[in-house]
Amino acid sequence: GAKWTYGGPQGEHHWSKHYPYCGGTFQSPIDIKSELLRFDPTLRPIEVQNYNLSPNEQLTLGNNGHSLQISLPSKMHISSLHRRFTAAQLHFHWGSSSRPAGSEHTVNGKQYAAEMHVVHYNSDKYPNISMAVDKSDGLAVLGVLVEVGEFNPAFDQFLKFINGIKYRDQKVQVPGFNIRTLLPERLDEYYRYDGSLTTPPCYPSVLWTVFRNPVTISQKQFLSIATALYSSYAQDSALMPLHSNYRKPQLPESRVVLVSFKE
Ligand SMILES: NS(=O)(=O)c1cc(-c2ccccc2)cc(-c2ccccc2)c1
Ligand SMILES: [Zn+2]
Repeated sequence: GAKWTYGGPQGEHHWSKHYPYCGGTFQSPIDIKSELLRFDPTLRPIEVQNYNLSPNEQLTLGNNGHSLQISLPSKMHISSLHRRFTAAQLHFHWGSSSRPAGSEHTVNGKQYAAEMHVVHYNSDKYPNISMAVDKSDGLAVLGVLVEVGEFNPAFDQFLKFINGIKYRDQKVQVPGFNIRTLLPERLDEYYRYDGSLTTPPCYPSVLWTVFRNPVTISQKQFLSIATALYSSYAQDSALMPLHSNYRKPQLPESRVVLVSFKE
C-alpha cells in the first residue's frame, strides 16, 4: 500500500487520504479514562495456550520499517474468548531516547514508555489472518503497557539480537522462549473494548484487551529498543531512526470500556 509514517506529510493526520477507515469509527488507541469504565463481572481471566515455546523452535525477529516484530507459531492461541484466537505476531510501539513515552493506549492521560501488542485472529471462523484482518470479529490483540524500571530477562531473549535487524526488512531467527513471561502476572485484570488496528489500514476489526498492570524493562533495555532501529533500508544513504512509532489516542465516541476488576 501507500507509504505512511508517524510524523510529517505522511503522518497520522494524513492516513485517511489513502486509508479511509483511519478516519472512521471505532478507532484505536484510546485514552482509557475512568468515566468510560464499566465493571463487567462476566469478563473471565485471559487464558493462553502453548505460549511456552522450546528453544529448539526458531522465531523470526524482524524490522518491518514501522516496528520490531516477532512471528509466532499457530499453536499459540487464546482459549478463554468465545472463539479460538490464534497468535500471528507480536510487535512494539515506543517513544524515543529523549522522550521515553511511546505507548499507544494511555490510562487517565498517562502515557507509558512503550506498549507490546500480541496479535491473534479468529481461527474458528477464518482460514488465515489475511481473511480475518478486515472483519469486525476478526482479530483479538493483547496490549501490554511497558514502563522503565527493573531489568526484564524475558525481553532480553530477543533484545540481544536487535542489532541484527537494524534496517528495514532485516530478519533474524531467534530461539523460542516462554512468551507468557512477556505478559504481566495478572491476566484477570484488564480493560476490554472494540477498536481497530492502530496502523493503516486501521480496520475496525480488533477486540482489544489491555492489561491493567504494566511490565517493566530497564532503562538500558528501553534505550536499545528506542535507538537501535532504522526505518530505512541498509543501502539507503539517508538514515531514518525508527522511534516514536505510536498513534495518538482517538475519540472514544460513545464507546464504553469494560473493566474486569473493581479496584
Ligand atoms: N498495532 S496493531 O496491533 O493494531 C497492528 C496489527 C498488525 C497486524 C498484523 C498481522 C495481522 C493483522 C494485523 C500490524 C501492525 C503493524 C505494525 C507496524 C507496521 C505495520 C503493521 C499493527
Ligand atoms: Zn500495535
